Amino acid sequence: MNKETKLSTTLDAGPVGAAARDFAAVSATLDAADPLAGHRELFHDPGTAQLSAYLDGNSLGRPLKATAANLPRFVEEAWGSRLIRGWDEQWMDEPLAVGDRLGEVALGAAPGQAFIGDSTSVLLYKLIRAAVDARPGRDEIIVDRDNFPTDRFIIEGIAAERNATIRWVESRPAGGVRPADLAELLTERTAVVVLSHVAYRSGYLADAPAITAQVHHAGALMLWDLCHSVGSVPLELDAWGVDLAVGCTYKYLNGGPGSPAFAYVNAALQGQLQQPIWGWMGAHDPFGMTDSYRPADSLRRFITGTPPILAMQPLKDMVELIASVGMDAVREKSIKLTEHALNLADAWLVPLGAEVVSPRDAAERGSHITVDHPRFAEATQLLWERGVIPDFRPPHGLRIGLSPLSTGFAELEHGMRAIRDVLLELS
Ligand SMILES: Cc1ncc(COP(=O)(O)O)c(C=O)c1O
Ligand SMILES: Nc1c(O)cccc1C(=O)C[C@H](N)C(=O)O
Repeated sequence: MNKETKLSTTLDAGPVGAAARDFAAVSATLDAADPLAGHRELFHDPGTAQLSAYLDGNSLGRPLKATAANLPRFVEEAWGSRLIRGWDEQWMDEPLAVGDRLGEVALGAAPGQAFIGDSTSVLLYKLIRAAVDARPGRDEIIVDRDNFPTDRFIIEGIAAERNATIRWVESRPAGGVRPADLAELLTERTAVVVLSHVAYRSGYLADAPAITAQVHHAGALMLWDLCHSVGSVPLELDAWGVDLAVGCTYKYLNGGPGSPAFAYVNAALQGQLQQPIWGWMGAHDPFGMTDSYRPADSLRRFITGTPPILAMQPLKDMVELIASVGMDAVREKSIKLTEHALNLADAWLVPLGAEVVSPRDAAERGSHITVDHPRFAEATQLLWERGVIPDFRPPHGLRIGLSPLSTGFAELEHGMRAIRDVLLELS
């Protein structure tokens, strides 16, 4: 009997085997009761030989079948037939029109405040620099040490450029930033606070309305990174009084690798902010070929060069799918998926020495959970070879991302069982 067979025989006979049978029934019940289960069929399926559990929709979402059909159509019709006329007919307005639709469906934003732009990193640069410059006399930027590297690096660069000081929110064991963490750091010197709404590592969901109000009370501006929340957690940017936000579209908006990010600039602020990368497409009269730069009066001033029209097509399909379902239903399923993942982790991974480092309270959790174990770097490689795809974040974190419209409960269970089996093989 080889090592693997011996392990599964032992597991099937023992208490873990009984739990596995119970979980199979639970997963089947959850799938049967899931009102969104049918939507999984709408995504391209590469077959089980390639993929048996996709647990990384929070890094790169799966393509919709509609996108596989619509992209070639775009090449033939919009691009291939209309050619340069496309700019006048549609594309000049496309970044703003798609932003408006995204705002309505997923951001809680009235028209004229969201647009599709550059990468997340570049949009963070533009908006954080603009925010620092809009608060003269205030020379501090607050960000947390657990924020995604690009957010921290962009802020380091801006601080060096503008002679500003970074005030760091220190890490908590379970991640995330609470209002109490900001109380001492916010002063009359704070220009802007930059936080992720859902933390990329722990999945902690911050209290955006409370923190935004707290930051405003100190006279500073608030920028939320929405990369891990847009399309998985309902957002109400207008109602929360958010100043600025940036988010990527390749995770829960299924825009494809490197699809452009979006930004939100509250209407009340637009006239006061000047972004630092001056290009012709953000100018007052792009086709006037003027001598010098004057920013557009509207949101368009935050655009720099030719908008990535081709790359923003796929996300439109996902925004429409979300519109047909509603963000509340998406969130409801997301919570059920993360709860199932936590139960499976407690039953199968914690007894093997793993530790759950994501919030237990659904109200404080986004759409992924993270489990730590010293062998997870090696385990990830083996899992990927078997078509089970979570991702690994150093030093020891296995992230289990649950994209509500494309992930099923039995699929999740299959993936968690594979994680357990690989850990057992490695031990
Ligand atoms: C919170 C957060 N911010 C930013 C990024 C990425 O920025 P960019 O799209 O520029 O690579 C990611 C993921 O890649 C992220 O998780
Ligand atoms: N943006 C990514 C990429 O270009 C390559 C691989 C992964 C990514 C990611 O999205 C990483 C992700 N934002 C994270 O939370 O770790």
